[in-house]
Amino acid sequence: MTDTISNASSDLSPIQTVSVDLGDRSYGIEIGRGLLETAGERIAALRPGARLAVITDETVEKLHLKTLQASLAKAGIDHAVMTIPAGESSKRFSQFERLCDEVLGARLERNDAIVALGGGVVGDLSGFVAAAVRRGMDFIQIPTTLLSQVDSSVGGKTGINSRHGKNLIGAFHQPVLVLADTGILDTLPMRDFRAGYAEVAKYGLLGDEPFFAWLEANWKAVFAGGPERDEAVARSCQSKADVVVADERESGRRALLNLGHTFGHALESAVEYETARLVHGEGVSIGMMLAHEFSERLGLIDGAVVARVEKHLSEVGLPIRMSQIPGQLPPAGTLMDIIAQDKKVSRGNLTFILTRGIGSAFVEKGVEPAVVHDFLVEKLSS
Ligand SMILES: NC(=O)c1ccc[n+]([C@@H]2O[C@H](COP(=O)([O-])OP(=O)(O)OC[C@H]3O[C@@H](n4cnc5c(N)ncnc54)[C@H](O)[C@@H]3O)[C@@H](O)[C@H]2O)c1
Ligand SMILES: O=C(O)C(=O)C[C@@H](O)[C@H](O)[C@H](O)COP(=O)(O)O
Ligand SMILES: [Zn+2]
Repeated sequence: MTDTISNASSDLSPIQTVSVDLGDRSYGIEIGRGLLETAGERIAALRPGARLAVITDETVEKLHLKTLQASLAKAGIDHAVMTIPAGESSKRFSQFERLCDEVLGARLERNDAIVALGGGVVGDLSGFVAAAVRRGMDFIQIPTTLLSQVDSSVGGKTGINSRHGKNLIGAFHQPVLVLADTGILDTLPMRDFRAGYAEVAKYGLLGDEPFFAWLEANWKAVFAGGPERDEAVARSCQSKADVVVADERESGRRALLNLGHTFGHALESAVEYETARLVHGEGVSIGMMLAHEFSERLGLIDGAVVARVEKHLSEVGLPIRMSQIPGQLPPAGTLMDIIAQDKKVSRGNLTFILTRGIGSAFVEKGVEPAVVHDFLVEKLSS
Protein backbone atom coordinates (compact mmCIF):
# COMPACT_ATOMS: atom_id res chain seq x y z
CA MET A 1 0.00 0.00 0.00
CA THR A 2 1.39 3.42 -0.90
CA ASP A 3 0.61 7.08 -0.27
CA THR A 4 1.58 8.12 -3.76
CA ILE A 5 -0.84 10.32 -5.68
CA SER A 6 -2.04 13.54 -4.12
CA ASN A 7 -5.57 14.74 -4.74
CA ALA A 8 -5.05 17.40 -7.39
CA SER A 9 -8.49 18.95 -7.12
CA SER A 10 -8.49 19.82 -3.42
CA ASP A 11 -6.54 19.96 -0.21
CA LEU A 12 -8.32 16.88 1.13
CA SER A 13 -6.70 13.70 2.45
CA PRO A 14 -3.88 12.01 0.52
CA ILE A 15 -4.92 9.29 -1.90
CA GLN A 16 -3.75 5.78 -1.05
CA THR A 17 -3.39 3.15 -3.75
CA VAL A 18 -3.71 -0.61 -3.33
CA SER A 19 -2.65 -2.72 -6.32
CA VAL A 20 -4.35 -5.90 -7.39
CA ASP A 21 -1.66 -7.74 -9.34
CA LEU A 22 -3.24 -10.07 -11.86
CA GLY A 23 -0.83 -9.81 -14.79
CA ASP A 24 -2.37 -8.01 -17.76
CA ARG A 25 -5.62 -7.66 -15.76
CA SER A 26 -3.96 -5.80 -12.87
CA TYR A 27 -5.65 -2.69 -11.53
CA GLY A 28 -5.39 -0.06 -8.85
CA ILE A 29 -7.78 0.76 -6.02
CA GLU A 30 -7.54 4.45 -5.22
CA ILE A 31 -8.81 5.47 -1.78
CA GLY A 32 -9.37 8.94 -0.30
CA ARG A 33 -11.72 11.86 0.18
CA GLY A 34 -12.72 13.94 -2.85
CA LEU A 35 -11.81 11.38 -5.52
CA LEU A 36 -15.16 11.63 -7.29
CA GLU A 37 -14.28 15.17 -8.41
CA THR A 38 -11.24 13.87 -10.27
CA ALA A 39 -12.83 10.68 -11.62
CA GLY A 40 -13.05 12.10 -15.16
CA GLU A 41 -9.37 12.87 -15.52
CA ARG A 42 -8.41 9.50 -13.96
CA ILE A 43 -10.68 7.59 -16.35
CA ALA A 44 -9.53 9.64 -19.36
CA ALA A 45 -5.90 8.90 -18.48
CA LEU A 46 -6.59 5.16 -18.28
CA ARG A 47 -8.96 4.76 -21.26
CA PRO A 48 -8.56 7.76 -23.57
CA GLY A 49 -11.54 8.21 -25.92
CA ALA A 50 -13.76 5.63 -24.20
CA ARG A 51 -17.49 6.34 -23.92
CA LEU A 52 -19.18 5.30 -20.69
CA ALA A 53 -22.43 3.81 -19.43
CA VAL A 54 -22.78 5.05 -15.85
CA ILE A 55 -25.05 2.70 -13.89
CA THR A 56 -26.35 3.94 -10.54
CA ASP A 57 -29.37 3.59 -8.25
CA GLU A 58 -32.11 6.11 -7.53
CA THR A 59 -30.67 7.16 -4.15
CA VAL A 60 -27.07 7.60 -5.28
CA GLU A 61 -28.21 9.36 -8.45
CA LYS A 62 -29.80 12.13 -6.37
CA LEU A 63 -26.82 12.50 -4.04
CA HIS A 64 -23.68 12.02 -6.14
CA LEU A 65 -24.30 11.70 -9.89
CA LYS A 66 -23.93 15.45 -10.56
CA THR A 67 -20.41 15.51 -9.11
CA LEU A 68 -19.37 12.61 -11.33
CA GLN A 69 -21.01 14.16 -14.39
CA ALA A 70 -19.25 17.50 -13.82
CA SER A 71 -15.95 15.66 -13.63
CA LEU A 72 -16.67 13.65 -16.80
CA ALA A 73 -17.72 16.80 -18.66
CA LYS A 74 -14.49 18.55 -17.59
CA ALA A 75 -12.50 15.63 -19.00
CA GLY A 76 -14.59 15.62 -22.21
CA ILE A 77 -16.00 12.11 -21.63
CA ASP A 78 -19.25 11.22 -23.41
CA HIS A 79 -21.58 9.11 -21.26
CA ALA A 80 -25.08 7.69 -20.86
CA VAL A 81 -26.74 7.22 -17.44
CA MET A 82 -28.83 4.18 -16.46
CA THR A 83 -30.63 4.05 -13.11
CA ILE A 84 -32.00 1.10 -11.16
CA PRO A 85 -34.21 1.06 -8.05
CA ALA A 86 -32.15 1.03 -4.83
CA GLY A 87 -31.91 -2.23 -2.89
CA GLU A 88 -31.10 -5.93 -3.13
CA SER A 89 -34.19 -6.79 -5.18
CA SER A 90 -32.56 -5.09 -8.18
CA LYS A 91 -30.01 -7.92 -8.39
CA ARG A 92 -32.34 -9.86 -10.68
CA PHE A 93 -32.67 -11.04 -14.28
CA SER A 94 -35.16 -8.35 -15.33
CA GLN A 95 -32.75 -5.53 -14.37
CA PHE A 96 -29.83 -7.39 -15.95
CA GLU A 97 -31.73 -7.76 -19.24
CA ARG A 98 -32.89 -4.16 -19.21
CA LEU A 99 -29.38 -2.81 -18.62
CA CYS A 100 -27.84 -5.02 -21.33
CA ASP A 101 -30.44 -3.63 -23.76
CA GLU A 102 -29.76 -0.05 -22.68
CA VAL A 103 -25.99 -0.41 -23.05
CA LEU A 104 -26.44 -1.85 -26.55
CA GLY A 105 -29.08 0.79 -27.33
CA ALA A 106 -26.57 3.50 -26.40
CA ARG A 107 -24.26 1.88 -29.02
CA LEU A 108 -21.38 1.39 -26.63
CA GLU A 109 -18.60 -0.59 -28.25
CA ARG A 110 -16.44 -3.35 -26.82
CA ASN A 111 -13.67 -0.86 -25.93
CA ASP A 112 -16.02 1.50 -24.14
CA ALA A 113 -16.64 1.05 -20.41
CA ILE A 114 -19.36 0.43 -17.86
CA VAL A 115 -19.07 2.50 -14.67
CA ALA A 116 -20.79 1.36 -11.46
CA LEU A 117 -21.61 4.35 -9.23
CA GLY A 118 -23.23 2.85 -6.13
CA GLY A 119 -23.09 0.14 -3.50
CA GLY A 120 -22.61 -3.58 -3.88
CA VAL A 121 -25.96 -4.05 -5.61
CA VAL A 122 -25.08 -1.62 -8.41
CA GLY A 123 -21.53 -3.04 -8.55
CA ASP A 124 -22.51 -6.72 -8.74
CA LEU A 125 -25.23 -6.11 -11.32
CA SER A 126 -23.24 -3.69 -13.50
CA GLY A 127 -20.19 -5.94 -13.38
CA PHE A 128 -22.27 -8.83 -14.68
CA VAL A 129 -23.57 -6.59 -17.48
CA ALA A 130 -19.97 -5.61 -18.28
CA ALA A 131 -18.95 -9.28 -18.31
CA ALA A 132 -21.76 -10.22 -20.69
CA VAL A 133 -22.32 -7.40 -23.19
CA ARG A 134 -20.22 -7.89 -26.35
CA ARG A 135 -18.60 -10.79 -24.38
CA GLY A 136 -16.85 -8.43 -22.03
CA MET A 137 -16.42 -4.68 -21.71
CA ASP A 138 -14.14 -2.65 -19.46
CA PHE A 139 -15.61 -2.13 -16.01
CA ILE A 140 -14.87 0.71 -13.57
CA GLN A 141 -16.06 0.65 -9.96
CA ILE A 142 -16.90 3.85 -8.07
CA PRO A 143 -18.18 2.29 -4.81
CA THR A 144 -20.33 4.53 -2.62
CA THR A 145 -21.01 2.36 0.47
CA LEU A 146 -18.52 1.18 3.08
CA LEU A 147 -19.31 -2.40 2.08
CA SER A 148 -18.60 -1.79 -1.58
CA GLN A 149 -15.40 0.17 -0.84
CA VAL A 150 -13.91 -2.55 1.36
CA ASP A 151 -15.23 -5.63 -0.40
CA SER A 152 -17.57 -5.85 -3.39
CA SER A 153 -15.71 -3.44 -5.71
CA VAL A 154 -12.55 -5.57 -5.43
CA GLY A 155 -11.93 -9.05 -6.77
CA GLY A 156 -14.22 -9.42 -9.75
CA LYS A 157 -17.18 -11.39 -8.36
CA THR A 158 -20.24 -10.12 -10.23
CA GLY A 159 -23.77 -11.44 -10.50
CA ILE A 160 -27.41 -11.58 -9.51
CA ASN A 161 -29.62 -13.57 -7.16
CA SER A 162 -31.89 -16.45 -8.20
CA ARG A 163 -35.03 -17.87 -6.64
CA HIS A 164 -32.70 -20.76 -5.74
CA GLY A 165 -30.32 -18.57 -3.75
CA LYS A 166 -27.97 -15.66 -3.41
CA ASN A 167 -25.47 -14.75 -6.17
CA LEU A 168 -26.07 -18.05 -7.95
CA ILE A 169 -25.77 -16.55 -11.44
CA GLY A 170 -22.78 -14.46 -12.40
CA ALA A 171 -19.24 -14.28 -13.69
CA PHE A 172 -15.74 -13.38 -12.60
CA HIS A 173 -14.95 -10.07 -14.29
CA GLN A 174 -12.29 -7.83 -12.79
CA PRO A 175 -12.61 -4.04 -12.93
CA VAL A 176 -9.89 -1.99 -14.63
CA LEU A 177 -10.03 0.71 -11.94
CA VAL A 178 -11.62 1.21 -8.50
CA LEU A 179 -12.12 4.75 -7.16
CA ALA A 180 -13.18 4.71 -3.50
CA ASP A 181 -14.03 8.27 -2.44
CA THR A 182 -14.34 7.92 1.33
CA GLY A 183 -15.99 11.36 1.58
CA ILE A 184 -19.01 9.88 -0.23
CA LEU A 185 -19.64 7.77 2.88
CA ASP A 186 -20.69 10.92 4.77
CA THR A 187 -24.18 10.62 3.22
CA LEU A 188 -24.55 6.89 3.94
CA PRO A 189 -27.27 5.96 6.47
CA MET A 190 -25.88 4.52 9.72
CA ARG A 191 -27.58 1.18 9.15
CA ASP A 192 -25.71 0.70 5.85
CA PHE A 193 -22.43 1.96 7.32
CA ARG A 194 -22.72 -0.61 10.12
CA ALA A 195 -23.57 -3.36 7.66
CA GLY A 196 -20.41 -2.57 5.70
CA TYR A 197 -18.42 -2.61 8.93
CA ALA A 198 -19.28 -6.31 9.31
CA GLU A 199 -17.14 -7.03 6.22
CA VAL A 200 -14.33 -4.86 7.66
CA ALA A 201 -14.38 -6.88 10.89
CA LYS A 202 -14.43 -10.04 8.75
CA TYR A 203 -10.86 -9.38 7.52
CA GLY A 204 -9.63 -9.31 11.12
CA LEU A 205 -11.59 -12.38 12.09
CA LEU A 206 -10.53 -14.48 9.13
CA GLY A 207 -6.82 -13.80 9.06
CA ASP A 208 -5.55 -10.73 10.90
CA GLU A 209 -5.86 -10.65 14.70
CA PRO A 210 -3.85 -7.40 15.01
CA PHE A 211 -6.34 -5.70 12.65
CA PHE A 212 -9.26 -6.99 14.74
CA ALA A 213 -7.58 -5.63 17.88
CA TRP A 214 -7.01 -2.30 16.08
CA LEU A 215 -10.73 -2.18 15.20
CA GLU A 216 -11.68 -2.92 18.82
CA ALA A 217 -9.61 0.13 19.84
CA ASN A 218 -10.47 2.44 16.92
CA TRP A 219 -13.98 1.61 15.69
CA LYS A 220 -15.48 4.85 17.01
CA ALA A 221 -12.99 6.88 14.96
CA VAL A 222 -13.73 4.70 11.91
CA PHE A 223 -17.44 5.48 12.32
CA ALA A 224 -16.71 9.18 12.90
CA GLY A 225 -15.00 9.50 9.51
CA GLY A 226 -11.49 10.62 10.41
CA PRO A 227 -8.25 9.26 8.92
CA GLU A 228 -8.96 5.97 10.73
CA ARG A 229 -11.84 5.40 8.30
CA ASP A 230 -9.52 5.70 5.30
CA GLU A 231 -7.05 3.44 7.06
CA ALA A 232 -9.73 0.79 7.68
CA VAL A 233 -10.79 0.94 4.02
CA ALA A 234 -7.21 0.69 2.78
CA ARG A 235 -6.28 -2.19 5.13
CA SER A 236 -9.43 -4.07 4.13
CA CYS A 237 -8.73 -3.59 0.42
CA GLN A 238 -5.14 -4.76 0.91
CA SER A 239 -6.38 -7.91 2.71
CA LYS A 240 -8.87 -8.65 -0.02
CA ALA A 241 -6.33 -7.94 -2.78
CA ASP A 242 -3.86 -10.38 -1.18
CA VAL A 243 -6.44 -13.17 -1.12
CA VAL A 244 -7.71 -12.48 -4.65
CA VAL A 245 -4.21 -12.41 -6.10
CA ALA A 246 -3.45 -15.78 -4.45
CA ASP A 247 -6.70 -17.47 -5.58
CA GLU A 248 -8.70 -15.40 -8.06
CA ARG A 249 -11.39 -17.99 -8.84
CA GLU A 250 -11.90 -19.45 -5.37
CA SER A 251 -10.33 -22.83 -5.82
CA GLY A 252 -9.06 -22.68 -2.22
CA ARG A 253 -8.05 -19.78 0.00
CA ARG A 254 -10.49 -17.22 -1.43
CA ALA A 255 -13.33 -19.15 0.25
CA LEU A 256 -12.07 -17.63 3.54
CA LEU A 257 -13.72 -14.37 2.40
CA ASN A 258 -16.97 -16.30 2.79
CA LEU A 259 -16.63 -16.39 6.59
CA GLY A 260 -20.19 -16.03 7.93
CA HIS A 261 -21.69 -16.13 4.43
CA THR A 262 -23.00 -19.70 4.29
CA PHE A 263 -25.38 -18.91 7.15
CA GLY A 264 -25.76 -15.23 6.17
CA HIS A 265 -26.71 -15.90 2.53
CA ALA A 266 -29.25 -18.51 3.66
CA LEU A 267 -30.85 -15.90 5.92
CA GLU A 268 -30.92 -13.25 3.17
CA SER A 269 -32.51 -15.75 0.84
CA ALA A 270 -34.98 -16.88 3.53
CA VAL A 271 -36.27 -13.30 3.95
CA GLU A 272 -36.47 -13.03 0.14
CA TYR A 273 -33.96 -10.15 0.05
CA GLU A 274 -36.36 -7.87 1.90
CA THR A 275 -33.89 -5.22 3.03
CA ALA A 276 -36.32 -3.87 5.64
CA ARG A 277 -35.66 -7.17 7.47
CA LEU A 278 -32.03 -7.88 6.67
CA VAL A 279 -29.25 -6.40 4.54
CA HIS A 280 -26.18 -8.34 3.43
CA GLY A 281 -23.76 -7.04 6.06
CA GLU A 282 -26.24 -7.79 8.85
CA GLY A 283 -26.58 -11.34 7.53
CA VAL A 284 -22.77 -11.58 7.53
CA SER A 285 -22.62 -10.34 11.13
CA ILE A 286 -25.14 -12.94 12.33
CA GLY A 287 -23.45 -15.52 10.12
CA MET A 288 -20.00 -14.79 11.58
CA MET A 289 -21.39 -15.21 15.10
CA LEU A 290 -22.92 -18.53 14.04
CA ALA A 291 -19.63 -19.61 12.43
CA HIS A 292 -17.81 -18.92 15.72
CA GLU A 293 -20.46 -20.63 17.81
CA PHE A 294 -20.42 -23.61 15.45
CA SER A 295 -16.62 -23.73 15.74
CA GLU A 296 -17.03 -23.76 19.53
CA ARG A 297 -19.58 -26.58 19.20
CA LEU A 298 -17.02 -28.58 17.21
CA GLY A 299 -14.41 -28.03 19.95
CA LEU A 300 -12.20 -25.75 17.83
CA ILE A 301 -12.37 -22.64 20.05
CA ASP A 302 -13.42 -21.86 23.59
CA GLY A 303 -16.20 -19.57 24.80
CA ALA A 304 -13.82 -16.65 25.40
CA VAL A 305 -13.21 -16.29 21.64
CA VAL A 306 -16.93 -16.34 20.93
CA ALA A 307 -17.51 -13.76 23.67
CA ARG A 308 -14.86 -11.44 22.21
CA VAL A 309 -16.47 -11.55 18.75
CA GLU A 310 -19.94 -11.06 20.23
CA LYS A 311 -18.77 -8.09 22.30
CA HIS A 312 -17.30 -6.24 19.34
CA LEU A 313 -20.08 -6.88 16.83
CA SER A 314 -22.75 -5.92 19.34
CA GLU A 315 -20.92 -2.81 20.63
CA VAL A 316 -20.90 -1.36 17.10
CA GLY A 317 -24.65 -2.08 16.88
CA LEU A 318 -24.66 -5.04 14.51
CA PRO A 319 -27.19 -7.86 14.96
CA ILE A 320 -25.64 -11.08 16.26
CA ARG A 321 -28.64 -13.43 16.63
CA MET A 322 -31.24 -14.77 14.20
CA SER A 323 -33.93 -13.66 16.66
CA GLN A 324 -33.00 -10.03 15.89
CA ILE A 325 -34.33 -10.41 12.33
CA PRO A 326 -37.89 -9.00 12.28
CA GLY A 327 -40.68 -11.43 11.38
CA GLN A 328 -40.83 -15.19 11.28
CA LEU A 329 -37.86 -17.20 9.97
CA PRO A 330 -38.38 -20.55 8.25
CA PRO A 331 -37.48 -23.75 10.14
CA ALA A 332 -33.97 -25.22 10.15
CA GLY A 333 -34.92 -27.72 7.41
CA THR A 334 -35.71 -24.89 4.99
CA LEU A 335 -32.46 -23.10 5.83
CA MET A 336 -30.63 -26.39 5.18
CA ASP A 337 -32.30 -26.66 1.74
CA ILE A 338 -30.98 -23.20 0.90
CA ILE A 339 -27.51 -24.04 2.26
CA ALA A 340 -27.47 -27.13 0.02
CA GLN A 341 -27.42 -24.73 -3.00
CA ASP A 342 -24.38 -22.81 -1.69
CA LYS A 343 -21.68 -22.46 -4.37
CA LYS A 344 -19.07 -24.03 -2.08
CA VAL A 345 -20.97 -27.35 -2.04
CA SER A 346 -18.93 -30.00 -3.84
CA ARG A 347 -20.21 -33.50 -4.77
CA GLY A 348 -23.04 -32.81 -2.37
CA ASN A 349 -20.68 -32.07 0.54
CA LEU A 350 -21.16 -28.90 2.58
CA THR A 351 -18.22 -26.54 3.04
CA PHE A 352 -18.02 -24.10 5.96
CA ILE A 353 -15.48 -21.50 6.99
CA LEU A 354 -14.60 -22.38 10.59
CA THR A 355 -12.00 -20.96 12.94
CA ARG A 356 -9.32 -21.94 15.45
CA GLY A 357 -9.20 -18.42 16.93
CA ILE A 358 -9.41 -14.75 16.00
CA GLY A 359 -7.55 -14.44 12.70
CA SER A 360 -7.30 -18.20 12.20
CA ALA A 361 -10.18 -19.15 9.92
CA PHE A 362 -9.94 -22.19 7.67
CA VAL A 363 -11.99 -23.96 5.03
CA GLU A 364 -13.66 -27.19 6.19
CA LYS A 365 -15.09 -29.50 3.52
CA GLY A 366 -17.53 -32.32 4.14
CA VAL A 367 -19.33 -30.92 7.19
CA GLU A 368 -22.08 -33.31 8.29
CA PRO A 369 -25.53 -31.80 7.40
CA ALA A 370 -27.21 -33.35 10.46
CA VAL A 371 -24.78 -31.55 12.78
CA VAL A 372 -25.50 -28.21 11.08
CA HIS A 373 -29.24 -28.88 11.17
CA ASP A 374 -29.28 -29.63 14.91
CA PHE A 375 -27.12 -26.57 15.59
CA LEU A 376 -29.58 -24.38 13.63
CA VAL A 377 -32.60 -25.85 15.42
CA GLU A 378 -31.03 -24.83 18.71
CA LYS A 379 -29.95 -21.37 17.54
CA LEU A 380 -33.35 -20.59 16.01
CA SER A 381 -34.94 -21.01 19.38
CA SER A 382 -32.34 -19.00 21.35
N1 LIG B 1 -18.95 -8.97 -5.36
C1 LIG B 1 -18.51 -9.12 -4.12
O1 LIG B 1 -17.37 -9.52 -3.87
C2 LIG B 1 -19.40 -8.74 -2.98
C3 LIG B 1 -18.85 -8.58 -1.70
C4 LIG B 1 -19.70 -8.20 -0.66
C5 LIG B 1 -21.04 -7.95 -0.91
N2 LIG B 1 -21.52 -8.09 -2.17
C6 LIG B 1 -22.93 -7.76 -2.46
O2 LIG B 1 -23.11 -6.37 -2.20
C7 LIG B 1 -24.48 -6.13 -1.92
C8 LIG B 1 -24.61 -5.25 -0.70
O3 LIG B 1 -23.97 -4.03 -0.98
P1 LIG B 1 -24.30 -2.70 -0.16
O4 LIG B 1 -24.30 -2.99 1.27
O5 LIG B 1 -23.43 -1.65 -0.70
O6 LIG B 1 -25.83 -2.45 -0.53
P2 LIG B 1 -26.56 -1.48 -1.57
O7 LIG B 1 -25.85 -1.39 -2.83
O8 LIG B 1 -27.97 -1.94 -1.59
O9 LIG B 1 -26.47 -0.08 -0.83
C9 LIG B 1 -27.12 0.09 0.40
C10 LIG B 1 -28.05 1.31 0.38
O10 LIG B 1 -27.26 2.49 0.46
C11 LIG B 1 -27.66 3.41 -0.56
N3 LIG B 1 -26.48 4.19 -0.85
C12 LIG B 1 -25.40 3.80 -1.55
N4 LIG B 1 -24.42 4.72 -1.46
C13 LIG B 1 -24.91 5.73 -0.71
C14 LIG B 1 -24.37 6.95 -0.26
N5 LIG B 1 -23.11 7.30 -0.48
N6 LIG B 1 -25.17 7.75 0.47
C15 LIG B 1 -26.45 7.39 0.77
N7 LIG B 1 -27.00 6.23 0.40
C16 LIG B 1 -26.22 5.41 -0.34
C17 LIG B 1 -28.19 2.55 -1.65
O11 LIG B 1 -29.06 3.26 -2.49
C18 LIG B 1 -28.89 1.45 -0.87
O12 LIG B 1 -30.18 1.86 -0.51
C19 LIG B 1 -25.12 -7.50 -1.71
O13 LIG B 1 -25.86 -7.82 -2.87
C20 LIG B 1 -23.93 -8.43 -1.57
O14 LIG B 1 -24.23 -9.72 -2.01
C21 LIG B 1 -20.73 -8.47 -3.20
O1 LIG C 1 -15.01 -11.85 -2.78
C1 LIG C 1 -15.29 -12.91 -2.24
O2 LIG C 1 -14.77 -13.98 -2.60
C2 LIG C 1 -16.28 -12.96 -1.15
O3 LIG C 1 -16.68 -14.04 -0.74
C3 LIG C 1 -16.74 -11.66 -0.59
C4 LIG C 1 -18.10 -11.72 0.08
O4 LIG C 1 -18.12 -10.70 1.08
C5 LIG C 1 -19.24 -11.40 -0.86
O5 LIG C 1 -20.44 -11.31 -0.16
C6 LIG C 1 -19.39 -12.29 -2.07
O6 LIG C 1 -20.36 -11.77 -2.96
C7 LIG C 1 -19.83 -13.67 -1.71
O7 LIG C 1 -19.59 -14.46 -2.79
P1 LIG C 1 -20.34 -15.82 -3.09
O8 LIG C 1 -19.43 -16.47 -4.07
O9 LIG C 1 -20.48 -16.55 -1.80
O10 LIG C 1 -21.64 -15.46 -3.68
ZN1 LIG D 1 -20.15 -10.38 1.79
